[in-house]
Amino acid sequence: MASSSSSASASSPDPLDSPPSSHSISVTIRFRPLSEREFQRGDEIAWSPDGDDLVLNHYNPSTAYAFDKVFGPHTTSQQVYQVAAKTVVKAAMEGVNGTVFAYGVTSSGKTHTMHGDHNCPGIIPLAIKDVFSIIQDTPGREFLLRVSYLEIYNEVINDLLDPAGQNLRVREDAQGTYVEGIKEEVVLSPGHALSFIAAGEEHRHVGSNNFNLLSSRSHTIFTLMIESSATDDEYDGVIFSQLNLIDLAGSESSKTETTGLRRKEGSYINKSLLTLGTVIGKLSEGKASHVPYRDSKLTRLLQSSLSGCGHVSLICTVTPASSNMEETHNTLKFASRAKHVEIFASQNKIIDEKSLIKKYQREISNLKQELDQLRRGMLVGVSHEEILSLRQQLEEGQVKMRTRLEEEEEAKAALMSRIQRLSKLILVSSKNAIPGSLGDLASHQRSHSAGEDEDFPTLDPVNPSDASYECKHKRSSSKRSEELLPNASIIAESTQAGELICGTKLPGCGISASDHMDLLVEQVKVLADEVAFGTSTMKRLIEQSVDDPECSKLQIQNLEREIQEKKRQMRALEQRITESGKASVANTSLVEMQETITRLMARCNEKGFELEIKSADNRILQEQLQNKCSENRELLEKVNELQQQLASVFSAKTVVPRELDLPVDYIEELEKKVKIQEIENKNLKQDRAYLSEENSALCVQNQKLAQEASYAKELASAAAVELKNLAAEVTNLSLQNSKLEKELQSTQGMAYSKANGFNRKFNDGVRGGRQGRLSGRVNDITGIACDNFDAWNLDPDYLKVELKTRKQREAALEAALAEKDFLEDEYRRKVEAAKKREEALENDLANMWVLVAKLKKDGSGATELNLEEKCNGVKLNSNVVDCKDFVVERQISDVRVPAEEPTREEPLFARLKARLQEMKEKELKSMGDGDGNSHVCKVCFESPTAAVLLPCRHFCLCKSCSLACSECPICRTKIGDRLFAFAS
Ligand SMILES: Nc1ncnc2c1ncn2[C@@H]1O[C@H](COP(=O)(O)OP(=O)(O)OP(=O)(O)O)[C@@H](O)[C@H]1O
Repeated sequence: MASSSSSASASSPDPLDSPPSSHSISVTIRFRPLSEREFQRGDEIAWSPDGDDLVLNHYNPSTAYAFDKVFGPHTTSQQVYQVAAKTVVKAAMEGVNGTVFAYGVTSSGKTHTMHGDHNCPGIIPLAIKDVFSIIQDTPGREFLLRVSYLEIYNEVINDLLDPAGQNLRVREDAQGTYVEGIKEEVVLSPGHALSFIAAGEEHRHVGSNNFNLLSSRSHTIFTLMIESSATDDEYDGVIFSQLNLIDLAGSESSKTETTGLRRKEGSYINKSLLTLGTVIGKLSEGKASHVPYRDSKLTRLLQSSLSGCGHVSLICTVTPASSNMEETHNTLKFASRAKHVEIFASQNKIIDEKSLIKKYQREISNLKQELDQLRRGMLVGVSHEEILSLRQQLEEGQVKMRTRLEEEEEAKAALMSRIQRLSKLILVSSKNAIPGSLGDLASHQRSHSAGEDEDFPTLDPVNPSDASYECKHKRSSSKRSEELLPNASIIAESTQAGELICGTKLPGCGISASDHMDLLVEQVKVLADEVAFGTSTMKRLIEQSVDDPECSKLQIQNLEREIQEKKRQMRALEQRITESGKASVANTSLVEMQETITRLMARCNEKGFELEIKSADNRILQEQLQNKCSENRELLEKVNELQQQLASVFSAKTVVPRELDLPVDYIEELEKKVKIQEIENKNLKQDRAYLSEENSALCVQNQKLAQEASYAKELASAAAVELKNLAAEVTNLSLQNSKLEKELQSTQGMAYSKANGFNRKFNDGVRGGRQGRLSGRVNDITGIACDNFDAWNLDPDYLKVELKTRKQREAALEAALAEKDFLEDEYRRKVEAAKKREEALENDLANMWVLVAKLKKDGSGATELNLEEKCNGVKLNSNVVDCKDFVVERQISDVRVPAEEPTREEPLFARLKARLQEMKEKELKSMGDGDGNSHVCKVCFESPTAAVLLPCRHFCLCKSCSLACSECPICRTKIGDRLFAFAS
């Protein structure tokens, strides 16, 4: 069976008491046969049912899906209805909301399943028929049915029952979502409901695509609103439920060839179905996550059904064709997901004030009371006094009385028709009707329900009046004609005139002869009006007879009979008027009599004239009808003829190719052309393959170039850093050098002055002989030779020793000087070498920029290096942290481009790459943990996209950690705010 849920609810004897039960959506699959198109294309069977509930893939037998039921290509819609929809409909009649919808790709058979055709009615007509059968089989309850029909076209909601209802809005209240301003029509019979669907289908958007000539371009939702309450005294409240019958538009794949408007429609359809898939997917997960109902109008309107209470039956339509294998697979996957959605079924109840059925019932009883009062007032107590006063007033003028009578008649007729209209809206089982009358009544109804499907059950509207069975009978019979012809009810109501004829009291029963005469005249008037109306209705029926000649003919005949009857009654009344006139002659004065006769004659003439006109009209209408009928016959003959022609043309077409006797040359030429075309096709295919290979090679090359460009970029940054360091080293060296030079100069100066001082002293000493001792101390800066001038005694030994020591000191100083010179030379060499290295690096850098620019120009666009920017000479990666102090002073314009051969770019690039690699390795080594994870940030242990070069020259932090750390995690050097960066 369809689903456990469905059977559960079906078996539940009294849903009123059953608590909401959780169950999954009923999911069934319906295969359609291979279409003519698929057959001719040589499609094979890719998917097929396997047993009752499995779908199997023929190409891959391990791929199979299980569902509640799988229908083969030869299953009828009636069988599908029995399994997939009947229980939902039954539950809806018991107050549980229900939704049945067909899902599938375009041309898979959704509309065939939901609507069907005359020979094979689909789920919607079958459900409607079932609803009325259920009402018939439920004697203890009365029902009020309303329908609405809408479409969602390009995400716009249109009312299919009301062309003015376009672009309607979805609203939400405590009971769920609803469409604001949608037209709801009360329905009285299956034919009545189907007539609304037929009218709605006229407005639905349909178009053709390469799969389906009549493809639905919109989702349609046909909703049946069911109100019911018990008819017996034990009133248990009103139950309200909704039955949604949905025909979705089909999803379209890339194979569906559409352009312009069709494509736009297709994209809206696909989008909403995708949202439906997402919603189903979310619901099937069973988690309390956000479900995007609001993403499309379809899911928004289905929100109550999918998320709340009620039965849901999903019928997925699929094609077995191999050309649609993937689309069918997608549908099966969707269906499989939907199977996991859990829903709850509980019965709805509404409070009395909101119930339309109760409102109608209250109104009927009020009107009944009013009518009773009016009747009593008209015919008994009040009327007697009024008639007396009228009699007095008659002398002043009969017009007033007639007007009053007319008003009262009108009021009564209006009340009667209103009661009838309202009663007709409430349906009860005809099994409630008076025993013995049912058969007659039903047969009578059937015989009068022109155009009605004989299979559909017929129901009694509630009979509000206490009128006789005949009255009831007449109203019932008129009801049917009203279903198709709303105005026809008025004709049926004309039987009220008949009632008046029966109910009119004769003179001598308290009413005067003239009153009686007036009443008779009024009745003639009413009958004349009815005849006029009948004639106009007949006119319209004749117009309609073009579409449905058989059915209209029957109605016209009935109507003609009724008109004749009315005329007969009119004649009878006129006869009675004449007789009454004669009878009253004795009692009236001659003048009065003459007046009355004149008046009556005038009226008779009027009526006669009217009658003549009507019968002339009638004759014309009959002629027109005959003309239309003969036209219709001719058209039918023409259609048959055309069909025959078409069949013969079609059969001829299939024979022609074999019988074609084309010239041999022509055939050869054609064959040649075909061969050439084939060769061309082959060549084109080869070219295409070659081009695609080339394309992929180019892509690879492009990728490589992009990688190289990024390497080059890295290299540029590394070289810039290196350059900076070298520059700093050179500056240090030059500083040291200048310091040393200064030191040397001062040492040399000192040694020179010392030597001069010593010579001077020595000469003075010799000149002074032994004359005295040098008492004063020479305050010399060196202090070497001025320790004690006592040593300058003219002791030759002392002098010799002194001289020797001085010489030794001098030699030591000279050695030191030589050493300084040597050191100086060494530093100079180093400076030279550094300068050379710097130069070489500059050259490398310049070449590299050229190379980078060239790479960018060549093509990939992958590098983000922008030479135009020239910001600080080097474009820094955006991941670089705090690089405000990192200034590479060289501008691109300053870069000297060495006039190297272009062929040298390759080795140069290789060299640079090698150096970059070397540097990276060096850096990794310098991190020193040796665990092979040195590129991982030492703080967060995640691979950084850009490592940060710290002042200590360690790459060990990622961007975010470098901002948070104050020291290098490897060597503990303070980071400060001078960070260098290097894109890893
Ligand atoms: N089960 C079936 N048996 C026989 N014919 C079928 C069946 N299902 C579909 N077809 C035929 O296939 C054709 C396409 O069906 P239908 O129009 O119902 O498809 P659809 O899914 O509603 O397409 P779209 O989404 O484009 O409106 C129709 O001619 C219909 O008669």
